[in-house]
Amino acid sequence: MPGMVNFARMNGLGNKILVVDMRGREDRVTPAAAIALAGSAETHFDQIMAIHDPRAEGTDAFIDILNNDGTGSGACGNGTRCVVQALAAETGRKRFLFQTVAGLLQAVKHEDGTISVDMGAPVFDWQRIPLSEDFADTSRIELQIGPIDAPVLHSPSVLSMGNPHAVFFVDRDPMTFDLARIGPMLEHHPMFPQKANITLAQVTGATTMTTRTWERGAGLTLACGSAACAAAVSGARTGRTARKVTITVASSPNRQALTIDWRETDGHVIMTGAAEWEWAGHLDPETGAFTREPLASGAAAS
Ligand SMILES: N[C@@H](CCC[C@H](N)C(=O)O)C(=O)O
Repeated sequence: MPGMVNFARMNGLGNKILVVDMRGREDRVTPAAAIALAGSAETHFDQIMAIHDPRAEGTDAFIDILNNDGTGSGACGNGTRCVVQALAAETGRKRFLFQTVAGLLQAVKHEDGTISVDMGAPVFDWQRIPLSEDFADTSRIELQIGPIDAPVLHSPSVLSMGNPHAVFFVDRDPMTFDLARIGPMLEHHPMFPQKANITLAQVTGATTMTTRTWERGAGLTLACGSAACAAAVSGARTGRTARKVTITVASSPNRQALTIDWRETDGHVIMTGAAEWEWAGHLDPETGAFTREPLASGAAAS
C-alpha cells in the first residue's frame, strides 16, 4: 500500500525508538525499510514499534517490533513505554492493552508521568527460551567465555521475557567490560538458536543493581527494558536480591533507573520508568524514505 505514515522519534532511558503509526493499513514496516532507517544518522534506532489496528478483542493495538537489523522481536520494554507515551498524548487515556507476537501487555501511565508495563511472567523452560541444550535448572547454566581457568564471564541465568536473555552477574561496573567485543560472540553462541540479549549485572545491594546490555539484533544500546526485567528476575531467582529492585542502567544518559517488581501474587514482572518524545516525521514503510517535521516553537519532550 503506497503512502507515508506518521512516526515519532522517542527514547526510553536512551534506548532509541521509532514509534510508527500503521493503523488503518494492511501492510507492515518492511525489514528493508527498517535497515534503511537504521542506516541514516537522523533516524538510527534500536527498535521500531509499529502500532497496528487491534487483532484480538479487548486490545487497543497490535505492536509489531523490529530491531535495527530488520529482525522481529516479541518484547521491548522501553519501546512499549514510548508507545504508551505517544497514545496517552493522542487520546488522553492512561491505560492500554497491547498484543505482540509474544502475548498481551498491560500498561498504565501514572500521574507523575512515569509508565508501568506488565511484561508478563518470565519463562525458564530451556526449550521455550530457547536453548540448544537440555538444562533442568536455567538459573545458572554452563557457559563461559575467556580462559577455561579464568573466564571473563560465566554461568549466566537464562530466561525469556517474550525474547531470550542471558544475564551474567559481574563483580564490577559493567561499563568496565569490553561488551562491544564480547556481546556479539555471546549473542550468536550456539547455545542460543534464536540468539540472545546479553546483559552484565552488578548487584550493588539487596534492592539495587547496575546493568548494561548487548541487544540481539541491535547491538550495543544505551538501555534495554526487557533486559532490566531479566536481570531483576535472575537476581531474585538466584537469591542475590529482593523481588523488587531499582536497576540503574549504566549506559543510559545520566545513569537513569527503572523499577522492576517481580510480583509475588501472579509472577508477572512490572517495569516502571520514563519515556521521552524527541521529534516527529513521516516515513514510507516500504522503503524507509522519511521527512522530518520542523520542531514547533516551544515544543518540549513530554
Ligand atoms: N530494547 C528492548 C529490547 C529489544 C528486543 C531485543 N533486541 C530482541 O530482539 O530480543 C527493551 O527495552 O526491552
